[in-house]
Amino acid sequence: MSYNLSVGPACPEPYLGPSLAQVCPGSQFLTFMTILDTLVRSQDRVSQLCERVKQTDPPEYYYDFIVVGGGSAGAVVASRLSDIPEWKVLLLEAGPDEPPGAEVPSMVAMFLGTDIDWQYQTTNEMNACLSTGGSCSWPRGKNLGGTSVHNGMMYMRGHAKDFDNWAAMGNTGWNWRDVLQYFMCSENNTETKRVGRKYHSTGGLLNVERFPWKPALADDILAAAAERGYPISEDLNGDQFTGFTVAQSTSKNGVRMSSAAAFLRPYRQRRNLQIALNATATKIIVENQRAVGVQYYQDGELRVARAAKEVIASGGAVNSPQLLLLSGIGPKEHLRAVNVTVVNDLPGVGENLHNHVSYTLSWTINQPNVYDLNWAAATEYIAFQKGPMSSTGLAQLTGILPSIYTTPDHPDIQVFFGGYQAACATTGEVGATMNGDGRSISMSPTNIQPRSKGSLRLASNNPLEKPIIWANYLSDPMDVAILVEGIEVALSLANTTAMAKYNMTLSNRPLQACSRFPFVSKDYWSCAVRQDTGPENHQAGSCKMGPATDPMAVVDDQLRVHGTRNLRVADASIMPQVTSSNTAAPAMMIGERAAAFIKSDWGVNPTQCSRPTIDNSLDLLLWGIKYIDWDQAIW
Ligand SMILES: Cc1cc2nc3c(=O)[nH]c(=O)nc-3n(C[C@H](O)[C@H](O)[C@H](O)COP(=O)(O)OP(=O)(O)OC[C@H]3O[C@@H](n4cnc5c(N)ncnc54)[C@H](O)[C@@H]3O)c2cc1C
Repeated sequence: MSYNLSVGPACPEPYLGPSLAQVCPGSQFLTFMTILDTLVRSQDRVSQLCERVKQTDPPEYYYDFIVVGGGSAGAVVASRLSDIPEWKVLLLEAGPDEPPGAEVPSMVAMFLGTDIDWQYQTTNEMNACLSTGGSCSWPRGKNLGGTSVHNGMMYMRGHAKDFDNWAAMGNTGWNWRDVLQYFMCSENNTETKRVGRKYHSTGGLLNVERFPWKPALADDILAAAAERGYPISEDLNGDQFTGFTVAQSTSKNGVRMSSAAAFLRPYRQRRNLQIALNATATKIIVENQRAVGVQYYQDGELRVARAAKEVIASGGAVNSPQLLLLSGIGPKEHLRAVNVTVVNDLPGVGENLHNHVSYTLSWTINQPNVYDLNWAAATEYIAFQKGPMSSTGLAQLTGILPSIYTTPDHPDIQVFFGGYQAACATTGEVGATMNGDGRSISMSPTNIQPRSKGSLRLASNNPLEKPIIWANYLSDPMDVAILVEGIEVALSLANTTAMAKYNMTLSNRPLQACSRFPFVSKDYWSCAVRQDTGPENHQAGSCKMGPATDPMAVVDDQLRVHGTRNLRVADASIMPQVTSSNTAAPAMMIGERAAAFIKSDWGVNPTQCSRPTIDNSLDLLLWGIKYIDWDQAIW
């Protein structure tokens, strides 16, 4: 094992900001976090500065395909289309490449609120987010890799019934059996001995593993769940979807693996894959009901690129409908109201917008309130990519279970956990304390089968203005009832023999706005969830997939936009109903599917689920080493 703490980037790089010092709140973090950021940048196994893609600036004018958005889904689409050497692909990404600090798992979500977050807010919530004026935050990644650069890396696919339901809505080819092969196509699961091969595979571009470290308290929480009668599972993506687990993650040897790292970096040498950063698509150009190019804003000017074959919108559940609307594709009354010329009256664009919704309970426990990040943790991570920085702390735990409002075989509650995150520290001194209070941990029960649906509209025809987002959270009373059940589950976990040694004390204080109800009663929680709503980050549905007979469908089951040729949408927005767990792996699966549909439509055998294309002799050698399964001696 090598021990490399040398300072100084291995490869020349432009500054990839923000730094770790900038993402911790307040100047007291400056010195230690600045040194840490320098060390992270200097360790190529973490920062991967030598493997980064090179951007094309300025892009050319003619391409075969233009993919808008290099996020979870878009990076997959661009990667897979560029498998075909004769196809010239442009990937337009509104943000820059990902900062090295974001590759550190413990820094999860720390870069939200900076320039690489779209920083969306919902508005006009009448039934939720009331303590923040009817508005909740919707962070979204604005960088290559999209939200996969900021997410908790939890590798969850959703329940088989989620996909079977999509198929039952008229989407042929999207049932669980159909989509499973595309999940497996992406996957290089390094734990097939633990999770088996029935639902998992090796040899794909996306590494799936478990973080090398977890806090000891994680095992006590699993014991608490077992005490309450919930199954403890090795794999909630297998035969058993219900239960509690330490989830697998999209990371490699303790380093985050974003969609850009997985799907774009291996092909940085491809000349037919051009990537434009800081390039915001402002309009899809449609001529004679056919998408022919994209107008985009880059380096202070409006530019145009033409697509001889197709345009694929992969901007995510907020930006893809926004881009369609800006292009004149959407409900005609709304488009006219904001002075956008109607090119395709498609009423479903921006409708059916929905998201999981949660409520966070916090406790203090009788453990010292020390910074989890210190010099020992930093040294271990920079040298070996192990220890507290190689994980998300308690956030790697999750549980999925059914409320009384669903059938046991289609659970509607997911519990997320928080605490023990080695993110910010002032001195790096081992044992330095934050304050005299006890350490804090949290549980966030989440309704993963929301019924409430909102919508998205343009605020104006200015493409750089944020759209108006209305989540319409908790408008369906059943969404509140499910959430309250989840809260009771979380409270019951705290009240177990397994957790008794921590002397857990609930930190949530009675809310004035809910004082008419006894604290900790069901009625109280029904009120509290509307006040302190947890907005969650699994937005979906705003360019819904469905047959042409459904007037609110935006794309068909091959992800083609109804009524506009040569235009597809591929990201979380196409989900007719959000999957019932985290959404990054499903978004990547959608990207895989989109590329396969496109290849098939243009007369190419969609070979992406066989082994990746070998670009040169070095790749050939690496391919040979990588795809021998040494454990089982199977190629
Ligand atoms: C804090 C947080 C934690 C999460 N944790 C998890 C987790 O642990 N596991 C999990 O599975 N999911 C998690 N998620 C959710 C998951 O990451 C997202 O659902 C998923 O990444 C969405 O993928 P997407 O392709 O639809 O959009 P994105 O990944 O958001 O990609 C959209 C991309 O398009 C770009 N773009 C948008 N508009 C334009 C434009 N006009 N021009 C050019 N580019 C544009 C954006 O900048 C972005 O790069 C989390 C999300 C957040 C915010």
